Amino acid sequence: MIEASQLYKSFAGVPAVRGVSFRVPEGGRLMLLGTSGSGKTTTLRMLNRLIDPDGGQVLFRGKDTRSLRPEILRRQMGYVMQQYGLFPHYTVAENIAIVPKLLHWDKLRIRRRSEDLLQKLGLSWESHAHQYPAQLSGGQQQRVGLARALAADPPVLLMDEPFGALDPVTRARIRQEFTGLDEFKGKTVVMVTHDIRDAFEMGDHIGIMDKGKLIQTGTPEELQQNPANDFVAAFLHGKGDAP
Ligand SMILES: Nc1ncnc2c1ncn2[C@@H]1O[C@H](COP(=O)(O)OP(=O)(O)OP(=O)(O)O)[C@@H](O)[C@H]1O
Repeated sequence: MIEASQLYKSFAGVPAVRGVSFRVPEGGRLMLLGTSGSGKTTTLRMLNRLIDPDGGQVLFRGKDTRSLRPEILRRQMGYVMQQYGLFPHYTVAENIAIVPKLLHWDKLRIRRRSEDLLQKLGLSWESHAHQYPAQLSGGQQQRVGLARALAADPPVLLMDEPFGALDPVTRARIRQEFTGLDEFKGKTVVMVTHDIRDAFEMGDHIGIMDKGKLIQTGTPEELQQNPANDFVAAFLHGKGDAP
């Protein structure tokens, strides 16, 4: 479904991503886990061409993404940003409607879909649809960000620290509710996190990144049982209370 091979990216001559390769099959969920500055977000943004790599390539359904128009690609890949990423001058309803409008859905269909997603994510159309992001709590903004990414039912979700700005209790609750949604099931997911609980609860595979490199990829069990090196072991152990 998504295949990254030998991705490289530098900023002002400083390498951020150094030879990252992975494959995520249809319905697979890869968690990119690592320390701050290890290149996770840069890697994620190369998948939907928010950043173009200096070297290497990304295949989406077997096609080189450079041959696909970025906007076409991004309609296939819902994107949940760090710090919610909502447009501040758009209402909740307008934020959720962005991609459906690009796809020329009619108003009634957009309204039904938005109402349904808001309700599933614990918000209501009546109370929240016409509010602006600044009028919402962090948890509510994050729920809107998740609804927006799911709105047009893209086959792929790219998620960048989707729960990162939340307190631990809210974080666990939203994560649980979100992963339980029918709309989430079956999606191909690549998610960036520094939180080992997110990774273990949401991923079928975990890739550990350090200093721009993908050090090891495997199932949570494989990583725990056979860490490739001390860094992986310390990372998993240090954050420690994974199942
Ligand atoms: N647009 C940019 N311009 C310059 N440097 C950048 C840019 N984006 C990222 N970097 C640098 O590239 C490196 C990797 O950043 P990246 O955001 O990919 O890491 P990360 O693992 O996602 O970190 P975090 O968990 O803190 O978000 C960092 O050193 C960062 O400062």
